[in-house]
Order: sequence, then C-alpha cells, then structure tokens
Amino acid sequence: LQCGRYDLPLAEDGSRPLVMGILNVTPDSFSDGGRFNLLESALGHAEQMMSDGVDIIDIGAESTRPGVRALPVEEELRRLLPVLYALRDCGKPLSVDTRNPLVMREALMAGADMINDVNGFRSAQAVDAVAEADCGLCIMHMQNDPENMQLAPHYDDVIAEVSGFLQQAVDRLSTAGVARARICVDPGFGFGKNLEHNLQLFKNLRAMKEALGLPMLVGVSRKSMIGQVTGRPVAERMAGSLAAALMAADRGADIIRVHDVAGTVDALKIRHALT
Ligand SMILES: Nc1nc2[nH]c(S[C@@H](C(=O)O)c3ccccc3)nc2c(=O)[nH]1
Repeated sequence: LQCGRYDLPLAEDGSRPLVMGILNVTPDSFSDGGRFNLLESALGHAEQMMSDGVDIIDIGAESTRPGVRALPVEEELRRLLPVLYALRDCGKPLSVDTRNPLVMREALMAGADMINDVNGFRSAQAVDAVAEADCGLCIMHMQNDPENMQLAPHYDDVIAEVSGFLQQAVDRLSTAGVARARICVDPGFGFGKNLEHNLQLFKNLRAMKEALGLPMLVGVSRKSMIGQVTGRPVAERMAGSLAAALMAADRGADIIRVHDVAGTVDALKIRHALT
C-alpha cells in the first residue's frame, strides 16, 4: 500500500496483517480515559507502540463518539499538529484520522503519510485535499453522521450497501486521479451499525475484500460489539479484541486497527507460527 514516503508490504493472501496503533489525542476518547490529551503523553504512547512492534500509527484528535458534535477545526489542529510534527521522523508511517478537508491538507503538509477518513471521502473537498498528494487513503463506511448514526441503523442488505458505498467512493477517488495503490477500504464497524450488522459484516469480510479487490482495514478494537458479545466494559475488552483481530486476519484483513499493540502483535505471531 503506497503511503507517502512508505510502501507498506501487504501480504497478498493477508497472511500477515499490519498492526495500526490508535493514538487518541482527545480528552474524551472513551477507551483511553482521556489520559492522552497532552503532547508528552501522546509521544510516550507512540514510543511504547513502536517498541511493541506497531506498523502504522493512527493519530486522531476528534472523538467520533456517537452523539458528539463535530470538533471545531482550530481545536482539532491544535491537538493534532504538535503530535504530527514531533512524530514525523519516527520511522513509522503516520495516519491521521479526520473527516475535515482542511485538517487533511494541514496534516499532509505536516508530514502525514496516510489519511483515514471515517466520512469515507464523501465530501468533494476531502477528495480534492488528497487527490494531488501521494499519501495512503483509508475509505471507511459510515451510515449518516456520528451525531445520529446509532439512533436507528437500518439496511435492506448491509453487505451490499456497505460494499456499494465503498466501490462508489473508490470510483470517485479514481476519477479524481487517485491511484488504486494508495487506497484501502474499511466497513466501519460501529459506524451506523447495530450488533447484527457488525457481525454480518465481519463474517463477510473476505467476500467484500475480494469483490472490491483492495486491501481491507478492520477496526473492532474495544468496540461496543465486543462489549455486547462479552458483557465486558471498555477497559476489559482486550481478550475479545485480540480474538477478533485473529478472526479478521483469518478473513484476509490487511491492516488491523487496535489499542493493544503488544497483545495483537503477539497474537498474530502465534497465529503465524501455528498456521
Ligand atoms: N478506518 C477506521 N478508522 C476508525 N476510527 C475509529 S474511532 C472509534 C474507535 O473505536 O476507535 C471511536 C468511535 C467513537 C468514539 C471513539 C472512538 N474507528 C475506526 C475504524 O473502525 N476504522
């Protein structure tokens, strides 16, 4: 996957997925208890992830918690840019998790290698922001917006509708001149989906990946679907998340987005040794 200065090795058969570590620089990110809202703690977390074997670091300053209004762009930039500048030569590709086209442009100027748009590049300004760059892109499906997506998610055919959206987004980016080698896709677990939808999407990951013919990024770490199945609160969802990471790898996931880097790296090493 071409990500700016980096060309990430994706195992053709998805046999060894890359581990994307989540770096929340948000005071209210539900799973970090907001402890990473300071630059130095964010850098400490990034350093820990790098020594744990992370492949990509995903930096997000806006919490997309259901029901939360969008963050003012100045605030998002104030949180994001210092971390980006401090990590730009860390030796690992940096992904930025943002929906805002202006933030995308600033992040790319500050050295971001990948743009992770949970809005799936639905805005033309977002497409424009990345069209002339050489950064990697993750197109994620979200039904509606964070403010309302979990009120009453409904699909006639969740697999077809999510895949259809991703295909259309890829087509729009291709039309804008974005090379396919820069693109990966993501069903967006928990973004306008109920448990049934999430489970169905997970079980169909390989079919969707093959239909779209693109690398697949999967993010289920500590999410409510893990909590609903295990009955565990956020802080106790690591075991469930590791299990889901292994299952995603078995279904050909190319990149797995996680909070628990060390645990996921170990679990994937064991999977590889035992396959
Ligand atoms: N590509 C891609 N980007 C992502 N960003 C996120 S934020 C999410 C979380 O639980 O991390 C979240 C949701 C709500 C509040 C806080 C955090 N999830 C994904 C994903 O599944 N795929």
